[in-house]
Amino acid sequence: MTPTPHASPAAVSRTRAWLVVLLVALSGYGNYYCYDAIGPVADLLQQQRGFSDAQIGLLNAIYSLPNVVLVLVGGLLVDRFGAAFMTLATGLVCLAGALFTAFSPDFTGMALGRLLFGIGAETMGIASLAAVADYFHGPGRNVALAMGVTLAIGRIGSYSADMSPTWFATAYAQGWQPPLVIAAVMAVTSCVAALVYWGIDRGPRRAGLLPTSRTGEPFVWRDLLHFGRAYWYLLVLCVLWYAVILAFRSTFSIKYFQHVHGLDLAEAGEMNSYVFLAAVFATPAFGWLCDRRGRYAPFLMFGALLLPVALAVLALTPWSLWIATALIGISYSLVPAVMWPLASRLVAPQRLGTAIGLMWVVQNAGIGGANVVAGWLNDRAGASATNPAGYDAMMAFFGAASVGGLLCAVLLWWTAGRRQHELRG
Ligand SMILES: NCCCC[C@H](N)C(=O)NCC(=O)O
Repeated sequence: MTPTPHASPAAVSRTRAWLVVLLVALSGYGNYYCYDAIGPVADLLQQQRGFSDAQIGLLNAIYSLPNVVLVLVGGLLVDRFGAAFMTLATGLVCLAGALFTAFSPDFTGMALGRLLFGIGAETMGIASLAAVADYFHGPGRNVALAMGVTLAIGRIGSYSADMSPTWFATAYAQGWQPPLVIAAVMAVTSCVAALVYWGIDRGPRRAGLLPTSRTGEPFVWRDLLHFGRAYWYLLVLCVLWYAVILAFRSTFSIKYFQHVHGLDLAEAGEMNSYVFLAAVFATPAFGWLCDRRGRYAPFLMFGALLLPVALAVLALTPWSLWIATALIGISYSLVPAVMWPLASRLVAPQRLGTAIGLMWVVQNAGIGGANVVAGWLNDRAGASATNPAGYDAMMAFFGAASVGGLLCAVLLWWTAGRRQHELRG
């Protein structure tokens, strides 16, 4: 994703650049809201439509499964057609998916809606990063802060979805459908923000101040051989950590809090939401801290450690849910804040696109797989409010995967993350 040589975003005013960040982040808000809209209605879908846990898991798994291939295609399309056009195009695909999900009469239609939504949403994620890079590349443009802010506003979308049972109690009282219609309205907001961004991007782009096309390194399989061992540890950590955090926090945790810890829907959603709320502030703050200290791997290791500890606290102790929520909140803020800057330090700049594309491909396979496996384990054990022990197998599965992630973080630190390595550049 190399900009054309004459492009100079420094000539674009900071106000316009931050306006673009705000608009791209607003698109991300709707995107993350829709992604997280299934968890709060999971129990209602079971009660009112008779969905099994495997079906609930599939509604989120099917978001990830096409992206095992398509996220690479999406990256190429962003390079070919530009970030602004692709943010708008993928926003419309997401909206179509959200409408299908909300209005389909049966499970198959809903699943198709989630499939469509996933196809748009992950490519929108790449377009957002590319948009920020367009306006903030170059010295003194605070690209990391701008990306942190974009991610943080996306987290507010996740927080809002979890808070929706409290904020939109009347909609929830009417059943599973009105909350999903609200999610579709959020997708409309995404499209409006994307449209405004596309409009204000045209001036500077036509004036040659921004990349008109990206020369983009083609995906060459041979490139993968050049990635060092540390990159592969980071990739496996990315897969395992995101698989656990997203399959648990975005699909099953609300139901788990209801059935195992006796919370009602609003309380469970609220408890889950604090993880996302913490991340809104802590993700940019942790990124700033790591940059300032020039250390990444030790922070990553600490973030990866907190996830299995939190799951053990949840599954094995009668301690307050606040403790596990705080631990997951720190992990959810720290790991993404460090992972992406660290990736950029582990691979050559001209291979970063390939490196992150590959991470997202395998990550999507992991997230999809984890949703399917967790749902299957719950169904097999008959997990429910009357059989809370039925969730034990799911928690053991998530615990084992998160310990695997921690192991990779330790190996990463051992391979390339100690002070003498990290202080090099
Ligand atoms: N919208 C939830 C899924 C995001 C997956 C995406 N590939 C990713 O890793 N985004 C970065 C993040 O931390 O959200």
